[in-house]
Amino acid sequence: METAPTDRLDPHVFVLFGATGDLAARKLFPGLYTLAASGWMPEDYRIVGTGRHAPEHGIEQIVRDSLDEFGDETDDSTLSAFIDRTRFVVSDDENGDELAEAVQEARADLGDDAKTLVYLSVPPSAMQGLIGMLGRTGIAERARLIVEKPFGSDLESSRELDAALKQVVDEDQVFRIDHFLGKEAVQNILALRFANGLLEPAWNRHHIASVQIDIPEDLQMEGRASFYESVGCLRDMVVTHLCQILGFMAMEPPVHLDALSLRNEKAKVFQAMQPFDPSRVVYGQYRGYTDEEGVDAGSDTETFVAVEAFVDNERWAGVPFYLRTGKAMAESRRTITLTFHTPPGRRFGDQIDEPDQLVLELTDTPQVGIEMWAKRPGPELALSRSSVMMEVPADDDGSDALKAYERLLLDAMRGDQTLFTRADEVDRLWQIVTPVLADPPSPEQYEPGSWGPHAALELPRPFRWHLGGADA
Ligand SMILES: NC(=O)C1=CN([C@@H]2O[C@H](COP(=O)(O)OP(=O)(O)OC[C@H]3O[C@@H](n4cnc5c(N)ncnc54)[C@H](OP(=O)(O)O)[C@@H]3O)[C@@H](O)[C@H]2O)C=CC1
Ligand SMILES: O=C1O[C@H](COP(=O)(O)O)[C@@H](O)[C@H](O)[C@H]1O
Repeated sequence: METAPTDRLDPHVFVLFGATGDLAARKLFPGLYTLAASGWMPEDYRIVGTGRHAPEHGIEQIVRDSLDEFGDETDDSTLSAFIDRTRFVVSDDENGDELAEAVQEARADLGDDAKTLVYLSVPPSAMQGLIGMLGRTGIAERARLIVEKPFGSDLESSRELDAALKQVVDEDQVFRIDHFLGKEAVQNILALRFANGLLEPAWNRHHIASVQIDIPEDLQMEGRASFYESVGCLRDMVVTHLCQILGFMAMEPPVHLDALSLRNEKAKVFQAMQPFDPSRVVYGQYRGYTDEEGVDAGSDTETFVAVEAFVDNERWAGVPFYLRTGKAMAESRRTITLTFHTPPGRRFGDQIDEPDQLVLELTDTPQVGIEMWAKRPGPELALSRSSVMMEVPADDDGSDALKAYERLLLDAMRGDQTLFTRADEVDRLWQIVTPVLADPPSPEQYEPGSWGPHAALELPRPFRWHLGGADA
């Protein structure tokens, strides 16, 4: 990251829908504050929080609570300047006049160069109505719109949402956010693959037998159960974050690392992906999920998904991609494992009982590991399993890295869509999951703290999940 912002951004009015919600508290207020505190915000800005219900104790309390609970340390003068620039206005999809006035006032305060960045941090069901209101009131005019995931809840509703967006803005004003793309470790996939001569020659079906993208989470609902009930794990995580990571793993080298080239290559991967086969998808629900507040006793919402995917192109034909994610699992990890073919011949007899693996840990400081065979010291040519794990970059403490939402908020202010998803990608991903939405497997129960249902452990046979030890 550059150390000091040299090209200051134009003044910005942030219009934050869902300002009283969970995401705003966890990520958006802390993210905006960090950008302000580290000098990445424009010289001047205003934040207009909005929603159907004014916060009981005012927006200042929302901001303070958010930073206390989820932010880094704050500095009194920066915080009071941040709060002074923040206000709340009630609005809904029918009534946006007061909000439009507040945005106009803020823009007038900031001068002719002022830009408007609207963040729609609301459930999918609320999006379309609010977009219509933004169009009618003129707020959307020349504004950029950050749209939270999931984009719709199936192919039809995502197309409707896209049509509603296109009625009020152009594609270059739309920033569909998938915060995993803002993570350093996910962007590091591009660096590993395309900045090194070492890995890319082996990055194909001739050398790689299978790929796993495994994102177990140990957390449960944390007060989000009623939202989760309407979404489920496939929509919340698979069609979004896991598929986006698959896109980075599977894409051809882009000519440039800009929005057009990168998103073109990612879109081609999704075009080549086969629709998921419901018989190769496992749904799970952790025992106790139906006791969560806001969950129906008979709910069959999946809190776990494992799926086998194929990318039918020159590079990947026949290589299974196993995706797995779920709540209340044994650990929280973000691990990608590439399993290599075992060399032919039996020169080492039965000693080679596991293939070589390249393991990418998408931790805040990314790690790359190799598990392979080496000679066991001694008089025989016997093998022993060796592994090495390195942090990348090894000598960087990561202190000037931006967190995912900070990075993406900054990119949106700069108008850079590289790490945001495009309408055609989203459309294709909904096509890919449609067979599963039409014919969903019934969720098998699994114990909290486990690696998911038994059928999911079996899914990758003859391979095994890299995570999960003996269970896998
Ligand atoms: N929370 C998280 O960790 C993450 C969330 N997201 C996404 O962010 C978006 C917001 O999620 P989150 O903050 O968790 O949700 P919450 O339920 O906590 O908050 C939703 C917010 O939207 C407002 N809202 C506006 N219209 C509606 C409506 N019709 N129905 C319900 N709420 C409405 C609510 O305020 P009011 O009732 O006053 O209108 C509330 O502030 C979702 O799209 C989610 O997928 C993405 C990644 C992570
Ligand atoms: O978008 C979401 O992501 C989080 C996981 O993100 P992380 O950055 O905290 O790893 C997930 O827990 C949540 O259900 C989902 O909506």
